[in-house]
Amino acid sequence: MIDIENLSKVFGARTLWRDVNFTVHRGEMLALVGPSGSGKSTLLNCLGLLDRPSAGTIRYGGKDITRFGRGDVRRFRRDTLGYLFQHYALIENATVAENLDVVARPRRSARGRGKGAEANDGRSAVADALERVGLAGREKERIHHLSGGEQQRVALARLMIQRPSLVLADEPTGALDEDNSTVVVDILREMSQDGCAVVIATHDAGVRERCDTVFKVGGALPAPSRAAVGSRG
Ligand SMILES: Nc1ncnc2c1ncn2[C@@H]1O[C@H](COP(=O)(O)OP(=O)(O)OP(=O)(O)O)[C@@H](O)[C@H]1O
Repeated sequence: MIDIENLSKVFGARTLWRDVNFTVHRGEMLALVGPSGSGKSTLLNCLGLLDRPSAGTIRYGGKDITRFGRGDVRRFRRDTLGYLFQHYALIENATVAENLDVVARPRRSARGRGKGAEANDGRSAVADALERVGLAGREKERIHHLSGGEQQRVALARLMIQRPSLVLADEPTGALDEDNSTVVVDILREMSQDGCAVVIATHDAGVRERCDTVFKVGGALPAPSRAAVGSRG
């Protein structure tokens, strides 16, 4: 589904990674592993079109997304991509429901339904997602009153409502205890079984073990005298 071909990233004289090649299919979870500073987040950001590779292509559904213009990038982010971050990226002063409505609203209006139907759809999508992440009935609570694990589950509920086909997760369990980490990976696994491709940058051995594929991003190398750094393993 997403094909990374001969991807390289160079910052000045420094080659972060070179000739990175892998494919992530629907239903597959891939772990990006490697030492701190090896460029896992940068690689994720290239996949999410938040950063540009120095060379190579990223194909999604056969199209080279690195060549997308502004409109295509916006649509790709809105319709295809879901991001999950270590520190949740929620609006802390807002309630759980308000955070989820942010993504529920555009989907409803994009379908062009009447106002009443939109409101009902939105409420049930929010309630369904909260139930799936074990937070049923918590709509009115403010984000800053929730634990870290609960906040990450709200972020996961937001992803479920968004229904992306590609999920990019950057250290999603980095701030969580083991039980909450397990819940997060369980939910990502469910999303992959529903047809998502999931890419997770992680230092967490427990997360890596639950992934179908592991791609190792090597350490930073001076350009251009050292060999390619990415390998499956
Ligand atoms: N715009 C930039 N210009 C120069 N260097 C950058 C830029 N963005 C990232 N880097 C460098 O690239 C390296 C890789 O950073 P990145 O955050 O991708 O690594 P990581 O493997 O995700 O690290 P960690 O596991 O610690 O989160 C770092 O040394 C960082 O300083």
